[in-house]
This record gives sequence, C-alpha cells and structure tokens, in this order.
Amino acid sequence: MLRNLSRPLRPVASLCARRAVPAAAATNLSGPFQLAPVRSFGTVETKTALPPASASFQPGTVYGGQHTVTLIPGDGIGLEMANAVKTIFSAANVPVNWEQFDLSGYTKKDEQMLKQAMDSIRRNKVALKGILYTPRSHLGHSSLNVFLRKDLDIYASTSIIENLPGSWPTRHKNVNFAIIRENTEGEYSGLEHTPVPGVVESLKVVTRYKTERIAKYAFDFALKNGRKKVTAIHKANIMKLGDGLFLNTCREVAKRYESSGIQFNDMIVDNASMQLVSKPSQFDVIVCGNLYGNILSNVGAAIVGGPGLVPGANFGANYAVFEPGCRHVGKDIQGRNSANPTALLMSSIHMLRHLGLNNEANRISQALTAVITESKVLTPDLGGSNTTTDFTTAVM
Ligand SMILES: NC(=O)C1=CN([C@@H]2O[C@H](COP(=O)(O)OP(=O)(O)OC[C@H]3O[C@@H](n4cnc5c(N)ncnc54)[C@H](O)[C@@H]3O)[C@@H](O)[C@H]2O)C=CC1
Ligand SMILES: O=C(O)CCC(=O)C(=O)O
Repeated sequence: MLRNLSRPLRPVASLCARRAVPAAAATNLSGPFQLAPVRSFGTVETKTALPPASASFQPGTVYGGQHTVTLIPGDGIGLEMANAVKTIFSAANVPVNWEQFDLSGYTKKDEQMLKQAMDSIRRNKVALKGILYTPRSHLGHSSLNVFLRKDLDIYASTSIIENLPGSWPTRHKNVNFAIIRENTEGEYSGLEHTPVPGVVESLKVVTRYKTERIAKYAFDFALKNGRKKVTAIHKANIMKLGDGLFLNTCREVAKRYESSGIQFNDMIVDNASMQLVSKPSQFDVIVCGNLYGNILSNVGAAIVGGPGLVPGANFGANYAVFEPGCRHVGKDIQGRNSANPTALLMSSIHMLRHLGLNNEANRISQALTAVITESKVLTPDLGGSNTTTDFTTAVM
C-alpha cells in the first residue's frame, strides 16, 4: 500500500535540490562557455531544470506513455537490488518497460549481449545499472563498467552524499554534498606498459577539454540545485603538469561563473580526505578527477552509513546511466537477501525525474523516506535485522 501523502515528507531524492534557483538565473552567465549538459538530476520539479545540452537529446523511448529503459542489474547483489526496484515500480504502476541484460564480469565477455545492451542504451538513452565485477589479474578482461562510460561518453559521474533521516548512528549531522567526478580519463585510461621487466608505467591522462567540461558541469549542477560552493580536488603540488592542468582549468571556468555567486576553492586530495571525515559539512559540490572521485565517494558513503545509501548517475551529452554512487559488487552478501536496495532505488527515483515522471518519483520517494524515517525496517548494513524483501515490502 502506498502511504497517504498528506503528511509533509521531505522526498529523499529532492534533498540535494534544497535551494533550487530559477533556470533564468542559471543561464545568465557571461563568457564564451555554453552551459554543460546538465540533466534534471536531484531536482524536485522539472521547471527548475536547465535546458538540455543538445537539441537531439530525447529522454528515452516513449510509446503510448510507456518509457523503455535499459536495465543492467550487475554482478553480486545486482539482481536482488534490481528486483527490488522492479517490484516497487510495478506496485506503483510506473510506466517504465525494462530491456534487461544480465551481463556479468565473472564470466567470459559475452560480446553479443554487450552489443545488444549498448544498442539498447543508445536507443533508449537512459539506463539503470548495477555494478559489474572486473578481474584483478592482468590476464582477465578489462572493466565493463569503464568500457560503458567511455563508449557512451557519460563523462559526469554524480554521487549525492547525504545524511538520510534514519535512526542509525552516524559521526556527523547535516552532511549533504555532491561529488562530480570526471568519468572517462585520468587514472582509468587503461594505458599501461612494461618498458623493461620489473617496471610498469601507467598513464594518467588529463586533458583541458575533458577538464573544462566536467568543471562546467559542476558549476551548472551547483546553480541548478541551489548550491553555493564548488571545491576542486587535486594533487597539483606533486603532479604539476597533469593535476596542474586540472586545477588551472577549473580556476578558469570558475572565473566565468563569478557573477553567478558560486564560490570556488581548491584542496589537495590528502587534506580533502581528512576534511571529509572530520568536517564534511564544509563541502557542497566537489569536482575532481576519476580516481580521487571514486575514493572520495567511498569515504563519503562511509560517513553517511555505507554504499547502500548513496545514489548516483553518469551523464553525457546524449545518455544518462543511473547507478549507485558508491560502486560495489557485494559478492560477499550475494543471495542472502540482506543487501540494502536504497542506493539503487534512489538512483531510480532520480531516473524517473530525468524521464519527467515526477509524480511517480515523488510517490516512491515519499514512501522510501517514510520507511527510512521510521527506521523500523532496516537491513543489516544499518544495524537492522530485516531482509531486502522486508524493506521492499515496507516501501510498497
Ligand atoms: N562499477 C564500478 O565502477 C566498480 C566496480 N567494482 C567492482 O566490484 C568488485 C568488488 O568490489 P570491492 O571494492 O571489493 O567491494 P565489495 O563488492 O566487496 O563491497 C564492499 C562492501 O560493501 C558492501 N555493500 C555494497 N553494497 C551494499 C549494499 N547495497 N547493501 C549492503 N552492503 C553493501 C559489500 O557487502 C562489501 O562488504 C571489484 O573487483 C570491481 O570489479 C568496484 C568498484 C567500482
Ligand atoms: O570497473 C571496475 O571494476 C572498477 C571501476 C571503478 O573503480 C570505478 O568506479 O571507477
């Protein structure tokens, strides 16, 4: 049963949009930069969304009011999490049809299924995804997750780190920040070689073009969601060229947004890690390169209660792939009916807003918020003893 919504609940998916600004304010920028391709991530109402980046962008395949979305459940707990979302969507009569692809990183790469899945995302433009395993040995295949991001050029990984209104203990209160992470280059270039035996060189690639677009994305995200500060995280004191380029490009972009009132500062990644666990409330929007973003999302997840609570999405000019913002396979708890589906469910709520299905997003968000606020039904990661199924049923 869906809850009576007359009680004013603060929708989980809207918490990052707490200070929304009108779109007009966001577009009133001087300088040669165009607005980066910002989607309606984290907004309660589409009226505050910025215009789509490219005129060709279509939010998914829609026939007779039904949206078709590609679903890749992923390895480990992926199927259990995806089933929770599907069950809740069915109960709420959400007009979404799934095109599901059970890809796995544990088995030999299934080229045919991978191609079908990529074609499906290209057709639908929107996907919901769990996490795929990657072997650690250099003999194993390369990461399917990284392939997907690069091939679709979904360059802006966006994670929302936030204290939810539940009863589990957390070290800090009032944590609410976003991590905007460059998703397609940096340490994940996959370029490694052995010039002589016993020596490996791994290339970290930083380009002005990709840094500029992620920095613009971060500022536009801040504007659209009423956030006040963007912090660039780097290690420019050591990697003077690579991280130096990242920092200087962020500074240039920041200058073009001066009139918008968004503050800008920067921080070295080691200090940022310490500040995140000691004074997380100083952060509003973090912009960073690929690996730092991954590590900081994990630190962020830990301070709010774990990977089961962090939603996320990856945006590019043409595609949006929604997946948990702190990415783990969870092989250790696979098949135990104990994983927390909140991260994937919140990601799917953001997906509904992206599709313009705000009523459905609000209903599910309010139900989820009620269950979390009551904290009577909690999975073991939050100190509870309930199952994934119990939690799903409670939200329904
Ligand atoms: N898609 C991606 O971008 C990423 C993929 N991976 C892949 O995942 C594999 C395993 O990753 P690890 O880093 O070892 O982490 P892991 O999968 O072992 O997860 C870390 C811990 O978080 C817990 N956890 C994760 N999600 C949870 C949930 N929803 N509810 C409750 N507990 C949850 C797990 O049970 C585990 O104890 C890696 O080998 C890699 O291939 C890892 C990082 C990112
Ligand atoms: O694909 C993987 O196995 C790891 C990807 C990863 O670390 C990430 O989220 O960036």
